[in-house]
Amino acid sequence: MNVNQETIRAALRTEAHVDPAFEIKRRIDFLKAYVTKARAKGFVLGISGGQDSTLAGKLAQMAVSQLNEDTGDHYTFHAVRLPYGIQQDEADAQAALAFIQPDRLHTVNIKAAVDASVHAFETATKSTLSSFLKGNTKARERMKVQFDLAAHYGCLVLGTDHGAEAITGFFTKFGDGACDLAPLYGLTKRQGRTLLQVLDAPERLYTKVPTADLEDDRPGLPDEEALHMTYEQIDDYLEGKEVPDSIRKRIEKTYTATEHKRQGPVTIYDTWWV
Ligand SMILES: Nc1ncnc2c1ncn2[C@@H]1O[C@H](COP(=O)(O)OP(=O)(O)OC[C@H]2O[C@@H]([n+]3cccc(C(=O)O)c3)[C@H](O)[C@@H]2O)[C@@H](O)[C@H]1O
Ligand SMILES: Nc1ncnc2c1ncn2[C@@H]1O[C@H](COP(=O)(O)OP(=O)(O)OP(=O)(O)O)[C@@H](O)[C@H]1O
Ligand SMILES: [Mg+2]
Repeated sequence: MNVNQETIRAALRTEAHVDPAFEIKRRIDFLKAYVTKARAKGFVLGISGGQDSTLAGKLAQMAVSQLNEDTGDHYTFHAVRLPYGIQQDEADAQAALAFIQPDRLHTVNIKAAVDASVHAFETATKSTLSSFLKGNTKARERMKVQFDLAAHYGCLVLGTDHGAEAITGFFTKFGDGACDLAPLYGLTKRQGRTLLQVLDAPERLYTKVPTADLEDDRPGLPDEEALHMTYEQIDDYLEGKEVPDSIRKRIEKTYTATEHKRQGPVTIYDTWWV
């Protein structure tokens, strides 16, 4: 794959500057138009206590509230807490819920399901599933619960993919990467932060250190440590600014290596990988 800053930015639809009020409105309007057209009854999204799900959850709740006011119908936003056992930053998740004020809240502890899955794997293979790979199992279990809820309530699953995650492929394939609609697509991490500021979110939720928090032996591992680059650097690249050459190379190498995660399953008709 031959890529550069221009082609990647065009593919991921990132902009140098965004108007927060415009972005909030157009993303809410998108959610309202799509749920109506799909004849679905609302949305489902896991709320972790992190920046991205706080923003996507707020937009989803605003969309269904506006639709209900406009139409007199009963669209519903289902927020889902999906801890693995006890979550160390549970207080942040509760703060996010207090900010979003979701119509419905479900809590599904994924620990029993994940542990059973890992146990079955280890019994079958007579080997240990690494803490890293178990992390991906947690993300896929969360995906499964959200799709169960969506099917049960006739709703659509939201995802939190945005420019800075898409460019690094920093999501679990068919885990948190799997969703029906991705309302944050095209935003950089700092643009998402600005949207939350404009929406009057608690400051803690957009200033806290982003973490996937998936690995048992590295709890709360900052994304920036896992990625070996900072969101400031990734956002600068996505917004068309200059970044150090070593970072540009790392970003483009990571982007190329993760292209399979931004594509559908590869078929005989695909040529992007050649
Ligand atoms: N060239 C290729 N063409 C087609 N498919 C290819 C492939 N190379 C690997 N694959 C497939 O992809 C799989 C690897 O992808 P995947 O399973 O996603 O695993 P992988 O990319 O190795 O790991 C996921 C990464 O995303 C991070 N993450 C996950 C979830 C949430 C967040 C967050 O920020 O909250 C971050 C996580 O910390 C980790 O660094 C392989 O096992 C294989 O099945
Ligand atoms: N413990 C959890 N409970 C509910 N949902 C979760 C949990 N962990 C992850 N998720 C879901 O997986 C998504 C991906 O996680 P990710 O860490 O990228 O986003 P975030 O936690 O919302 O924000 P940040 O990237 O700033 O930490 C979340 O947006 C959320 O929808
Ligand atoms: Mg997180």
